[in-house]
Amino acid sequence: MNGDEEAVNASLPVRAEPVYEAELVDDAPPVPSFVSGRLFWQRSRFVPVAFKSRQALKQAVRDVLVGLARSPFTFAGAVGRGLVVCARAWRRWVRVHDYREAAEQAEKLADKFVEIRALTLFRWKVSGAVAAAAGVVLLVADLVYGSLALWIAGGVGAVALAIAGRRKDGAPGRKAVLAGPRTLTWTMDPQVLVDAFRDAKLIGKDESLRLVERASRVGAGWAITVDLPATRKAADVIKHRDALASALAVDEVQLIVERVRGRGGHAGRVFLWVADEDPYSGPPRRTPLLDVEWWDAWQPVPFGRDARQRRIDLPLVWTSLLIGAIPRQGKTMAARLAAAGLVLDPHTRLYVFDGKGGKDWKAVDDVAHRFVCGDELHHVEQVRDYLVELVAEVQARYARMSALDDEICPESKITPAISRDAGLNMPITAVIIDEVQVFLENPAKIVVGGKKTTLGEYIVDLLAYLARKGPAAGIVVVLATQRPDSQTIPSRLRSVLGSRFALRVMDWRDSNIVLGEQMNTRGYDASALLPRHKGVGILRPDGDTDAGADSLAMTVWTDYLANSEWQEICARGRTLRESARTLSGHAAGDDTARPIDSAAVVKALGTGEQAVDLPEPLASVVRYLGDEIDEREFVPTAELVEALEVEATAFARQMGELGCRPVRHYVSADDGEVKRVRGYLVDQIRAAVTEISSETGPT
Ligand SMILES: Nc1ncnc2c1ncn2[C@@H]1O[C@H](COP(=O)(O)OP(=O)(O)OP(=O)(O)O)[C@@H](O)[C@H]1O
Repeated sequence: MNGDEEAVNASLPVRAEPVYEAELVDDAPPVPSFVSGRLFWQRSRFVPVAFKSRQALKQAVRDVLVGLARSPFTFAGAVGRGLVVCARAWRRWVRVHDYREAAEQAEKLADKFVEIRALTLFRWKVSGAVAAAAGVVLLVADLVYGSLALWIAGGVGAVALAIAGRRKDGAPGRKAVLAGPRTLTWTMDPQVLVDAFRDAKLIGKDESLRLVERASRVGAGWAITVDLPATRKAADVIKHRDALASALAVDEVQLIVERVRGRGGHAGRVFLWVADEDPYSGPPRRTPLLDVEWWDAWQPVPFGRDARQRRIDLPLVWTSLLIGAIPRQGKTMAARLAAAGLVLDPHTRLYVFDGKGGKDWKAVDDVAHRFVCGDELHHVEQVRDYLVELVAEVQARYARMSALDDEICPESKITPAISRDAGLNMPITAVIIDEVQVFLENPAKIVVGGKKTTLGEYIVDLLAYLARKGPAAGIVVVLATQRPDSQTIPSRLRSVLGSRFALRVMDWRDSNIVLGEQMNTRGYDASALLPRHKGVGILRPDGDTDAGADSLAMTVWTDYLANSEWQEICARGRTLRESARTLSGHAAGDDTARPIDSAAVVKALGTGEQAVDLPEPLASVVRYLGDEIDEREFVPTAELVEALEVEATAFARQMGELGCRPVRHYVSADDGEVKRVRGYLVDQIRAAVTEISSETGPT
């Protein structure tokens, strides 16, 4: 994934050693005296931060000038507030508010009524007398000294009111610690950051941070790199990003926390970037694909930008992509961006299936080898037939690749040269399915290889095969769904989809379904994205690709591709295919599926291992555990009760009846503390599943 070079360079950490406690890292050798004088000046606690660098001074002068220009308005506002404050205070006083309230609380208001009334009358009289006296004094002063006296009195009164109405600490809320360029607080002392980390409980009271890189402007925000104390992990800062955002008094969308990896990085080094404002507001950006004649599908496809405006490209070959979101968040847009790169490569073959049946994908009609648009039974059957065709194609490709000599095909994997060789007929082939749940949930009963199943289940098996075995043979699977739940996208399909992109979803469970188990506890929860952030999602690139090597996940705002632009790209894709003579299938007017050896396909899928109908709540537990059923040793009861939303006692009884008895087990909590909690041994859950399966057999 290629970032914007300039931004990347600006964010690279500087040398790390030696590092001094709570000071800027500076590993320069002994310096001449005039330089060390400057260093002393910069480090001295007695010199205001604004005088420590030219940049700071310039900013401070700019802030003072802005403050002066605004002062008449600030003063008028303060006088207005002062008037309100004084009027309220006088009203409370004249009505004997405090006494009245105390009497009310003691339920003695009736007893004290006469007394309160007398006091109120007295205070009204005092008020009247003071007002009259003030009036007389002003009149006399006017007569003796002229209107100047009135001006002076008015001025003093206004200043007094402005003081009463000034904004007091805390009234406008906490101020951002690393704030935008117009405030003076940006010239912060490193101690402010240390305090924020302490407040967020990311470091202890006696621990400190080491600043590897001084705070500097990067894009529209402030960047800083810090080293945590040796006992702390950068991953925990990412996990508790919202606590740090609160301590820094900024919205969490404005705070980007990344680990610094590779050379110059380590598990305790954190890069922070605080945006001046919501980085996902403003007009969307058009995709650079509109400016290119064609695209090489082997290159990562331009997908969007991160908060720091760095380009994020998405590798598609040798991986697959799952996109999940609630409706209207930009799923189709994301899928179309991925597709656009492939459309613009004339040596790519496209299978496009749209379960929504609208206009979104209509334009691809002109380039797709197979195209199905709709959610009727015959559409679903067509999708099944084309997927069966592809599974057979994958098998045939493996057979053909093993027959190729080592020079052309060194490791039973497709190469750019193989994919573009018309004679070998193994182009990169993308299966793009929007609203995939329409096909995966189809309940029509069918028999495959002598076993009863549903059309939806069969399509799951076909897609799981393609996502598992297809990438090395040049198959790219892109699935988009508005129902990212474990029933719709079963774990056997999910677990083989390499890259994930989650736009806003309903809750953390759905987010984990798209991004992977436990991703919310690692600080990546797509349910926390804002509804107004259309096209913004969390991208978890395939760990096997370059893009996934450095970061686990990142927030990306996808590029924008209007319908007319999408049509333009598809039209260009057709022209490119016509000149390369690669137009085929549907786009060339041929929709007939190739004859397939369905027995070989069934064998490849291994449909003999069909799932059995497990009784509840075991079925839900197995669904919840997903692939973790093979990885985890123990699952706490509390976790299951919360995730499955069941009643604890009934759940324990039903699990007991199915042969799963709770035990006490040691687990380490998020804060590292080891606790003994009740729960189930996953071994026992697996044993119960095996036993029930052997009793009932596949359905
Ligand atoms: N990157 C983006 N920047 C700005 N707006 C976007 C972006 N992506 C999508 N949108 C807007 O979000 C809205 C929904 O987009 P889209 O149709 O792709 O969503 P969807 O999730 O596929 O919706 P549905 O579930 O109805 O199919 C559209 O109005 C689109 O203009």
